[in-house]
Amino acid sequence: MSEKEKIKVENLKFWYAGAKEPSLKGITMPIYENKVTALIGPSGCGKTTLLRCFNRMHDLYKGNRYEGKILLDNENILDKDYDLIKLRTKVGMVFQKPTPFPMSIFDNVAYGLKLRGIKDKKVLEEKVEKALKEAALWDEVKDRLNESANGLSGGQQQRLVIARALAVEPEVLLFDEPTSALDPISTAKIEELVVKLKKDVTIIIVTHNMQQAARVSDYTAFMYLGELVEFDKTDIIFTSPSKKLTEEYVSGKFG
Ligand SMILES: Nc1ncnc2c1ncn2[C@@H]1O[C@H](COP(=O)(O)OP(=O)(O)OP(=O)(O)O)[C@@H](O)[C@H]1O
Repeated sequence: MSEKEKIKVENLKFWYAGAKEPSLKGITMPIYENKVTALIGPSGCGKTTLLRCFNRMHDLYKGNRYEGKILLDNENILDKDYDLIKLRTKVGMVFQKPTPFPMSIFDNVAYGLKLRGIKDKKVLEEKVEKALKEAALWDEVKDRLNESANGLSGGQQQRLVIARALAVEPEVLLFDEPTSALDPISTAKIEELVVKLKKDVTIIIVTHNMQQAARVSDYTAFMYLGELVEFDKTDIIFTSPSKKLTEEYVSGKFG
């Protein structure tokens, strides 16, 4: 495979605070640059746990513990010295339920920019417009930027959250089941967006929906009980996987 590895996961283990058994039991896999990688597997297999390692979200809770390495641009983000502000700038995240802040559409997108010290009104306006365009929301909101984000539909709110993440120009975007709370039309728009965004960012997406994984991803990692069973190009995982367990899962024999 000739793609560039944006991230290398090396023998990653992860324990939730107080747990004897690790929830991730030694994961090794690449994440290729400007590709979409889907994490699939039955409930409880560790998809979300793995996704949250990529921005060290687990650090928010005391006692959680990692072992192994996650190399992002060849630097181990699990190193105690790795700058978390730098990490959160490079790696953005979009959650299952849209999480707009209780403020205007404009301010939602400008939020991270202001936090990073950008004050110039014109610069903010330009960057907000660019992010909303990238998130395919601009045309729907350009005349109501000062209205509350709570007035948007669920699908629009999810695209707003994506615009907010894009505004600070991340290199990696993590999506945790981004369409599970959305109707089919909004889902299709988000899927289209994910595919389009990979030209600028590297994307990792957790999904329960296997058709979605097949539609949007270039690579798929199938996980089971905290282990990575198989990682390959998505069409191989779905048509001719090398492990029987993968074949059984993607053909719906268990789940
Ligand atoms: N906050 C937590 N504290 C302790 N254990 C947890 C916590 N969150 C998840 N786990 C455990 O870690 C394992 C992996 O869970 P995780 O949520 O990552 O799975 P998942 O594949 O994302 O599942 P789902 O598809 O249901 O969201 C499970 O055994 C789960 O019980």
